[in-house]
Amino acid sequence: MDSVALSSPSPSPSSLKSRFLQKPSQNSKQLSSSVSFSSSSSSSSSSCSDFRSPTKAISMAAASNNGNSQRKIVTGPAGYVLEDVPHLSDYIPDLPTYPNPLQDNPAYSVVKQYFVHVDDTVPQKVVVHKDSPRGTHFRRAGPRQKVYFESDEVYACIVTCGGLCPGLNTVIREIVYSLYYMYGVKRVLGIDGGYRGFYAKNTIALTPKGVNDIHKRGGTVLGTSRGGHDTSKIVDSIQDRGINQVYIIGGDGTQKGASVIYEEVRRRGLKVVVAGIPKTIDNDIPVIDRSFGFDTAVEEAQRAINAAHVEAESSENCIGLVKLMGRYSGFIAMYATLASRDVDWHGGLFEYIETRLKENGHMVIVIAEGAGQDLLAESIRSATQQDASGNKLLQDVGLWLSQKIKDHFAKEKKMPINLKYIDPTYMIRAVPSNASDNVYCTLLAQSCVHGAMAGYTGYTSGLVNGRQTYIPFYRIIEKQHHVVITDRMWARLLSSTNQPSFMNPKDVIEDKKEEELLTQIVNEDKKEEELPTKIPDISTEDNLVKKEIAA
Ligand SMILES: Nc1ncnc2c1ncn2[C@@H]1O[C@H](COP(=O)(O)OP(=O)(O)O)[C@@H](O)[C@H]1O
Ligand SMILES: O=P(O)(O)OC[C@H]1O[C@](O)(COP(=O)(O)O)[C@@H](O)[C@@H]1O
Ligand SMILES: [Mg+2]
Repeated sequence: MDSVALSSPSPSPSSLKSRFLQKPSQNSKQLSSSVSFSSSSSSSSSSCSDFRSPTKAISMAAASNNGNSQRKIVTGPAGYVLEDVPHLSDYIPDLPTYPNPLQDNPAYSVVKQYFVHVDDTVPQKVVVHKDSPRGTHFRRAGPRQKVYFESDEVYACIVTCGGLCPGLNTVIREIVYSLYYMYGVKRVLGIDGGYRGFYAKNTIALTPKGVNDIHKRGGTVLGTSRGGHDTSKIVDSIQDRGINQVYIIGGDGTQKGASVIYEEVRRRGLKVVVAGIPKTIDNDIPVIDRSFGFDTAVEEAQRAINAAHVEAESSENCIGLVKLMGRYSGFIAMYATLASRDVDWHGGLFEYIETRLKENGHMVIVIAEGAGQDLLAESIRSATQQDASGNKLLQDVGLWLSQKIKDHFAKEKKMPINLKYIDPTYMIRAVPSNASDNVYCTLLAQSCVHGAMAGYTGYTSGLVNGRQTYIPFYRIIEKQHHVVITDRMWARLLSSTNQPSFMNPKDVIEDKKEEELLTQIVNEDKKEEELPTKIPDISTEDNLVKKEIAA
């Protein structure tokens, strides 16, 4: 290892430079992925009142909870619903368009049907019944025939916010590369240290040469932060610098911030694209199949579980306890457990631990960091404390549980046990992304750039059922994705680790009720928004290309 850091001071102007000068770590070899994922798009279904209507219509309704933006809902036959993303031409009339420079690029011009068809959309739900409505769709990502920016007109910027996640540097690199080599854009600015960097920090010009090697390192060369989101100062800075494409990489909090920046940009009538790339090690962002870095995090977490297993097996009556990141969502714990299979418990009964120790002499327990927070009354931190972004600070459930288990067996059972507690928290998110995440980051970044050049805005670029899409911000920020302990994936985990469910029928009913309630709220919300306000055809860009095709 070439460096050990005990604490990370807040980035100074020189720290931005030093992050760029840093050499890739010895450990930054590309790892091949050993975990495969099934798609887990969120379950919210759409409601559509007219399954038979053959004509397309957009209904634009005020978003009820998140900002003032207009939602663009396009409906079609058989219950088809497109939750479209905004476009610059929605609020700036008569914008000129230009042929996509990719059509003259020798690498792309030979690719058959390289440009995405205007009507291509991706379904949110792929499992349907014979008579089901076609359901919600998102606009397919990719290059369009017409772009809304000339290459030398573009001044782009990139910012990373929130906690670290493997792959951040790859996404930064690939945005710079896509802009330079696909679209001939030469001016790309890196914002230092998250949102507040727009108005209180240094910036750095990003070039392909400068970012060439950064994907081999963990972290983000741009630095990151929590808090400091001052919308008007951020948009002032965007406006003053003449930036017209803003690429924002971050998690659920960041996407909320991006959404209000988009609203303000639109309110001011600026020709500025605001585009998000979802970053979350917790995998808590809804709609998308998975977030980049999650695969790497699961792989790293699996190493901790393996270590716990080795420790536990080597001593008598030994318990290996691993706490894994993931706030309230619990996905890393679930997938790492499934991947390693060395875990015997996930949820908590002393009787069960005792039985397993008597049968096997050892066991491994994995606990998600957000679990049991309500039980940790006697804690060092007050339960209401928040970080700078407003996220509730979580108490250390791993330490708490370790103590509880030790106390129980020592005091009540008089049974000597060994307990090895492993908390790999920051290790799993500080590593460089593995091979599979690197590929994913590249596709996400390229899709995001294609969308911005095509004039789309107010969107997050994301994978839905294995396809790259543009998802309106409001869908990304309306709720959090979390492990559902009454779904198939949880059942698979229970059978793979041979553990009891520890759920009583009441929990199942309440969990189901919660899911039903969520679906009901989403459906009611949508019904309200689908009240048609007449706009007869889809976006200006689509019309243009349609005319072109017809000609
Ligand atoms: N509701 C919100 N409105 C505007 N900005 C927000 C909101 N929530 C979070 N942010 C900003 O987004 C950034 C990252 O948020 P945070 O929750 O720390 O991480 P993440 O995006 O990874 O979830 C912070 O700068 C924070 O101030
Ligand atoms: O100590 P920090 O940097 O605030 O980060 C801790 C949190 O960051 C995460 O790794 C990611 O959270 P975000 O999505 O908010 O960035 C959480 O799993 C964890 O609770
Ligand atoms: Mg978050």
